[in-house]
Amino acid sequence: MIELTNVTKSYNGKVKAVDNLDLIVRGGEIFGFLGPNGAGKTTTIKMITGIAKPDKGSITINGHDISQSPIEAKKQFGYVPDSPDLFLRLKGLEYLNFMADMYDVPKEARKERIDALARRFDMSQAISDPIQSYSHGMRQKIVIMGVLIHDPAVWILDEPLTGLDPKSSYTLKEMMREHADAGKTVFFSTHVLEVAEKLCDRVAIINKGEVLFCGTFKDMQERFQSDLSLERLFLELTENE
Ligand SMILES: Nc1ncnc2c1ncn2[C@@H]1O[C@H](COP(=O)(O)OP(=O)(O)OP(=O)(O)O)[C@@H](O)[C@H]1O
Repeated sequence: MIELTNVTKSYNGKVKAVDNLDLIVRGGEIFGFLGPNGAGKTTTIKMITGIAKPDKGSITINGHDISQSPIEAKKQFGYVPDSPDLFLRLKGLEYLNFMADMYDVPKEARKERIDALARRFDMSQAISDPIQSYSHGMRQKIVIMGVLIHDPAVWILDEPLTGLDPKSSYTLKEMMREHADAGKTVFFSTHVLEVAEKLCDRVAIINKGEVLFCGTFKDMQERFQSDLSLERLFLELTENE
């Protein structure tokens, strides 16, 4: 579970990127975080993961406060950032072992996990090559594999499907569903509204740092008394601001 209470963040004391945000993401759900460019999604994700500090408010992950107990909070989640260009000089396997070392994954479990993840993402051959030689999609996959290697309870994914081919995208969506169905938490941001409509149990729509709507797609249609698609409702909500 991820809980944000009254979270506010400005840059340079001017732009309010996130304004008094309250959000609860529960175990057992896939939660989509939607909003136009510059809405405040990445800033929110950076605060949840402890990369950026809120000016105000509190954030807990499975009950651990990211400011007060950062190590305990960070053990709870795996984070896929929006850019996969990390550790380019390492080979895929070296990166996976590095991530497994960081999270104290025992030797036996790590081998099994690496084999299973490499098979699922079609990366069994590529993990012997340097990440530098990978395509954007392959870099995205190795970052996802590195994050999943410690089997975190909470997944936080910033635009995770960008650059993935249809098979890998299908695999990741399937894994997100399995993770949520096991009672764990999946929080991800996306611009692809069709994906959100099909995949998410609940969504939040954010614009100019404020949540405009939070709930199921059905709640949204009821609230706006409309049978419009998520895409049309999203455009109406964010354009009327
Ligand atoms: N490091 C920064 N310094 C100054 N302003 C920033 C910084 N990062 C973000 N902002 C501003 O904060 C606001 C929110 O940006 P953020 O990156 O969180 O949006 P986003 O919803 O993730 O956008 P996108 O969908 O385009 O990735 C924007 O007005 C942006 O210009």
